[in-house]
Amino acid sequence: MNTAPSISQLQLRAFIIVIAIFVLTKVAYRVFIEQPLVEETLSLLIKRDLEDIRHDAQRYLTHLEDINYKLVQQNFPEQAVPDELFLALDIDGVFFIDAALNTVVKKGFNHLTQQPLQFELDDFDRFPEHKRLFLPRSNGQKFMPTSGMIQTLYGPAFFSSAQIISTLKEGENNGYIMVVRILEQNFLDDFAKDGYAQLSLNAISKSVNPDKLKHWTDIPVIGRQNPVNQLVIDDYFDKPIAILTVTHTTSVVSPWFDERGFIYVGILMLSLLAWRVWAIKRFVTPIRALALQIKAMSENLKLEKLNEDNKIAELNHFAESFNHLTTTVKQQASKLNEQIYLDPLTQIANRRAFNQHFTRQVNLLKRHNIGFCLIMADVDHFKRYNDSLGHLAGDEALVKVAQILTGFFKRNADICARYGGEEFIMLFSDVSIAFAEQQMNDMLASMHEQAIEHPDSPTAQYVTLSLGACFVDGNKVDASKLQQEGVIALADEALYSSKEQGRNRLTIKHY
Ligand SMILES: Nc1nc2c(ncn2[C@@H]2O[C@H](COP(=O)(O)OP(=O)(O)OP(=O)(O)O)[C@@H](O)[C@H]2O)c(=O)[nH]1
Repeated sequence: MNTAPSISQLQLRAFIIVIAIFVLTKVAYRVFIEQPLVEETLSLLIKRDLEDIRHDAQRYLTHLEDINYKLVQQNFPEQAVPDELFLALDIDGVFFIDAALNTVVKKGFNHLTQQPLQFELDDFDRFPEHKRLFLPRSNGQKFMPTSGMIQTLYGPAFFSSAQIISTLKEGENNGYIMVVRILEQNFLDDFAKDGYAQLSLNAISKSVNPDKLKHWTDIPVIGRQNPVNQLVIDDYFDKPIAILTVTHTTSVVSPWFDERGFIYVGILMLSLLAWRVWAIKRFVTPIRALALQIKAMSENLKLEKLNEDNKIAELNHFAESFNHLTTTVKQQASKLNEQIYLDPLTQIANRRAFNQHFTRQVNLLKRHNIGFCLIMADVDHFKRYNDSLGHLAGDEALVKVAQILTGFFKRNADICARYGGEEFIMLFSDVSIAFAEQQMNDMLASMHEQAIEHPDSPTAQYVTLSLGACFVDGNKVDASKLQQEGVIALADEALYSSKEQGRNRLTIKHY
């Protein structure tokens, strides 16, 4: 069975290979060229983003400290704290604690939702360590404010506290003031407004291991799209309280497949389609044409030359070889044809050739009243010849007889054939009986002249023939009733008669 792929299958394979190469090239380009370049750029951008966030946080703490000083300067908290103050300063809580750490004034008010809040940061019985949130930092600088992050009932919050003294720099300690700002999403958005990243805050859970936070460079190269980094937010006591997720929005890696990709693939598809159309026109059509030509030859039983003027060299080689083959086949067929109608021993026409010729002659008679004379010849005492001189000599004698007899038949319309064994059959077309009789006499005379020695013949010292003929007069015979077998039977009868009368003679009968 032929398992070779067709041109369509080859094209499909080529198509798959092209697509695979395209995809591999894209992946290789992304992994080995684009990604390292992008990564280098992004590391710089991420570093800058994180720096900005740190810087903004620091700035905000300073801002809260400023608020503290302002409140101290306004002799806060002698008066009650109005809601407007929260709205005006964008803060959510205020505490005033006296020098003995007793809460004098405390108020929580969500400046966004304008709902009251209940902070417990001053519940020193439950959280004794919270006292440190109010006390000034013990680095020797008395007025250094305390600030940082703290967990509240409402989530992580910025806080800042300061000591209240009569004059700002020295004097009696009148207590402490603290402002609080909750880190709600709005605040984070505000916070990130001037930066290059989006921020989101999530409560820390026990299952989160701060050492295993998501860092963009930890993600496998193929999966990296938006660079994401996570930071742990520690409170003032260095206890992790939240996870800040930083998404670096301005530094997004281009997607794997964008409009450009569609355009490339479109162009690739169109090129493959164009190539297919071209390939069919260039290769498939001429091959099909040759195949059809060969098929037609086979159906019509007629060999023709294939076109040797194709645009493909290989096809021309194929056509040349095929044409060479057809020439050989034609020659062989012609030889075979000759052999079919040739007697192998004598190399004259055989019985089959004679029968065909005879049929044509009878048709001529029927159509045009052209008569003929059919003659049968038989070598006399040939068995004795073989027996006395051997079979090979018999063969040679038959060849000589055939040569003598064919010498009388020069026209295409006439024929001399070996009928079988030592018998010959002949036909003269469109001749008179006198001519035919003369020819037959000449044949017997030629045999005498040639004198093929036959020592054992009772008839003569040489090989003799007995002849019997059937003469068909084209003008007298009823052609429509003529039977070929009848003509041969009459000639055979005439031959028998010649034999009976002593051989080496001729007898003619009329049809
Ligand atoms: N050498 C040779 N002998 C052949 C060939 N074909 C037929 N013969 C021989 O021809 C002989 C014909 O013998 P018969 O039919 O008895 O006729 P005959 O001996 O010629 O006797 P008559 O015809 O009565 O004169 C046979 O012995 C055949 O073997 C052949 O091709 N070569």
